[in-house]
Order: sequence, then structure tokens, then C-alpha cells
Amino acid sequence: MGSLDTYFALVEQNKQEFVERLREVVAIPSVSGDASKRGEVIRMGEWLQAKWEELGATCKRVEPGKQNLDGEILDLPPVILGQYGNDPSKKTVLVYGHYDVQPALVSDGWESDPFTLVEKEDGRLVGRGSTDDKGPVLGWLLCAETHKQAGIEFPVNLKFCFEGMEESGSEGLDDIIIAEADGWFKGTDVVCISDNYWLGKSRPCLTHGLRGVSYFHLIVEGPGADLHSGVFGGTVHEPMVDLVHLLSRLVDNKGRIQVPGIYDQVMAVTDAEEETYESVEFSHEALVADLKNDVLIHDNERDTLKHRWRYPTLSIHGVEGAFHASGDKTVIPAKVRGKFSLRTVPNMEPRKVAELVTKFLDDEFAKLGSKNRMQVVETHGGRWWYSSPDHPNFVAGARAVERVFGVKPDLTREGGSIPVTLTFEENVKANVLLLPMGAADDGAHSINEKVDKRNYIEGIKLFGAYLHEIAATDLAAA
Ligand SMILES: NCC(=O)N[C@@H](Cc1c[nH]cn1)C(=O)O
Ligand SMILES: [Zn+2]
Ligand SMILES: [Zn+2]
Repeated sequence: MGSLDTYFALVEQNKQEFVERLREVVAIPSVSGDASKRGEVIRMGEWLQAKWEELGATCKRVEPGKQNLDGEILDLPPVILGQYGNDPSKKTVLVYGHYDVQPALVSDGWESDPFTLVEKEDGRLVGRGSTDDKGPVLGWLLCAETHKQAGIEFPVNLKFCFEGMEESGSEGLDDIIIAEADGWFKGTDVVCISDNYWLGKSRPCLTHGLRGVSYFHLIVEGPGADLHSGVFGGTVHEPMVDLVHLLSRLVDNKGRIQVPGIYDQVMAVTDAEEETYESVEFSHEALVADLKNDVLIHDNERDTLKHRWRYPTLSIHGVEGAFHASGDKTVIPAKVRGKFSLRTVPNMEPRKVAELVTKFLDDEFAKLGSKNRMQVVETHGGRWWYSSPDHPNFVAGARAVERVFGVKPDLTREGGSIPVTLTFEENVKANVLLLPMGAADDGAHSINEKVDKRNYIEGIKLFGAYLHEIAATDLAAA
């Protein structure tokens, strides 16, 4: 039996133990966006470092500094850098993941406590972070542990970079990557990130593109304090009325962005690209089932995918300062802050996007003739990423998928953003492969987040198979 088969057999044998390990990490509520949970985020980073060190890895804990979260000054969670193996005759693979999670409350609609992993009869492992991104981050550790347990030589040198702020803008991480590009990350041959999802539920994929994000706040303020609508309605310019008007001008209800010039920067669809949509496994039927209702704009799968992968979109997220509680408060809010973001694609320039959006809103606001004050602020952003799926890193990933699942992977792009991907590619100067573990219906960021036990266990096998394939691949053929 080959060493990889021995590895697969041991992963199978350890299945239930691996579920228990996931239970242990899900139980640490490492919510980076919640100041009261900062200690838990740090504890999660320390847990990871300790486990890797027990296994024999060398780790470095890097402190990204401080953060001002709603007026509270907090320590940013550590970035855990690691090196497992240092054999000059082996290739070096750098893996990235995040150990923080999105907020989760039972009152959001969870069927059970989000931080207590529940194994369902249908194979779902339900818990916050199970798929995003604790399952994959733990998967790399279990892959290394299982090799050791089986007495199989680890096929590569593994470097890792695990952060605790991904769900809150990866504050401080870019600077660390740039500073360590010729330090800790020196000698990296390829990078692998497991932090996205299959296109459907049955066929694995390799991902070679991400959209960027440009996030804006649109602030409208007028009177010095909230007002009584019976006394002042109809006699003052209401900030909320101005804001609602401006937000409504940004995008139409077919998803078409109304900001002039936005589509000018978008790369045209080529014949070669058209062909790539033919073979992917994606159906509206499954998508509608996940959505629970048919709210789709487009009437065919290809257009839906194009609008997820390769066209820009604009979403309106919320309004701070508006009355939102139950009951009927007759208030005129004095200051409101609308939040929206654009997902950006090749070849959109973030600076140009901000310029176009700001000019459009300035012009629209001027048309209102309002005496309120309006301001547009870009609060955070990340650039799009696109890479060729022909690189040997992807060839190794595809071979690993075939070995574990017996099928060729879909080649996908992702509608979401992982800005750090481009930071690694540009600074570490190595090809990046996105190798997801979870399925399309995992519900990352949503209620009842899950990873299917099959994806989790086969994903751990996939990570091992990928590392063995990398060891056997001629990367110089790039
Ligand atoms: N798993 C990737 C992911 O969900 N990324 C976030 C990144 C982000 C951007 N702005 C705030 N977070 C995404 O929304 O795409
Ligand atoms: Zn994630
Ligand atoms: Zn996430």
C-alpha cells in the first residue's frame, strides 16, 4: 500500500476523533468583531500555536498591534507563523487560514448553540466556524498529525500563517506579510488557501479568481439632535429622506449599477471564457433550494455565474442611526450613515471606483437642493485577484482531487473577497491555489453554519494528497 493510501486509511479510522477535535475549536467563541470576545480570539490563536508546537513545528507569534473598536483600545489577535519541516531537498508550501469567526447568537435563528458543535444524522456538523474557517485550519494540523501517527514522511516543508482578524478586515496582516516576505516566508514555492466553497454540493473545485471589495459609508447629517416628526416633519430637510434617495440611485432592482463609468473598466468576456461556463456543475434548482425562495434575477445559470464571478455588483448593507427597533417611534433622525459596497472585477481600479462613486453621489446630492451635509467615506477595500489555472500548483491540486474524489474539479472564480491572496502572490512571489473544503450550502456567515462530515474528512485527505502531489510535481514547468 502506498504512503498516501496508508494516510487515507488512518484518516478514515480517526474520523470520529476528528469530529471531536472540531468540537473543541468551535467551542472557543473567537468572534473578532466583538470586543468582549477578544480574549477568546487570542486564546484560539494560542491553542493553534500550542498544538503545532507539540507536533514539532517552530512558531513565531507576531503581534499586529492595537485596534480601536467602538472606542475601546484592544490588542489585535496574534498572527501565528509556523514552519513544519525544513529539508532543503523538499518543496515548501505556505498555507494561510483564519481562526476568527463571524458573530453568532441563538436569537439570530440558530437551531442550537452556535458554539456547541452538533453532529446531525444527515452528516452536517453544525457550528460557527465549522466551515469558515476552523474546519480547514484544523484540517492542516490533522493532516500533519496523521502523517506522524502513521509514520509517513511529511512530503513537503510546510509554512503557515494563521490570523485572527479575517472577518474584521485582516487589520495589520498586509504589513506582516510584506515584512516577512524575505524573512519567514522566504523559500516558499507555492501558496494554498482553503477559505472558500465548492460551487455545488457534490463536485470539488479549484478556485483561480476572487472579486475585490470597495466599502463605503454615506453620511447625511442636518439638525443638531433627533427631532419630533409631528413638529418638524415637512419643515426641515430630513437626513433619512436624503439618504434613502441617494441609496436608491446607486443600483437598480436588476442589479445594474447606476454609477456612470463603472462598467467602462470591466474586462470584456472572451470566447475562451464563455467556454469555461459549459462544464461547471451549477444549477439554479439547487441554488433556489439553498436560497429557500426563488429570488434570482437572471433566468439562466451562465448569467448568474457571470454576475457572481466577473461583473461588478453593488449591495446596500444597512443604515446606522436610523430608527430600527420594534414599535412606532415618530422620530426624525439627525444623522444617518448608509453602508454599501461594490464587488470589483478585472480591470477595475479601486481609486477610480472611489472617484466615480463619490462624484456620482455629490452630483445626486446637489440635485436635491438639501441644506443637510453629505459625505462619502471609503472605509475599507481589497483588490480583485485572477490567476491562470494552468500553473503546476493547480495541476497538483487537480490530481489530488481526482485521487480523493475520483472526479476532475470544477475550475471556479469566487464572488467574495480574500484580499490577502494578492498580498501573498505579489510579495511572497509564489503561485496561489484556492482549495476549498466546504460545499456551496454551508451557510458561512449565516445561521446554522455547517460543514458536511464528508467534506471535512475527505478535505483532510485532500490536503494530504495535494502536498504529496506538490512533492511529485515539477514546479519549474510553470
Ligand atoms: N471567506 C471569505 C470572505 O467571506 N471574505 C469576506 C471579506 C470581507 C470583505 N469585507 C469584509 N470582509 C467577504 O465579504 O468577501
Ligand atoms: Zn473565511
Ligand atoms: Zn468569513
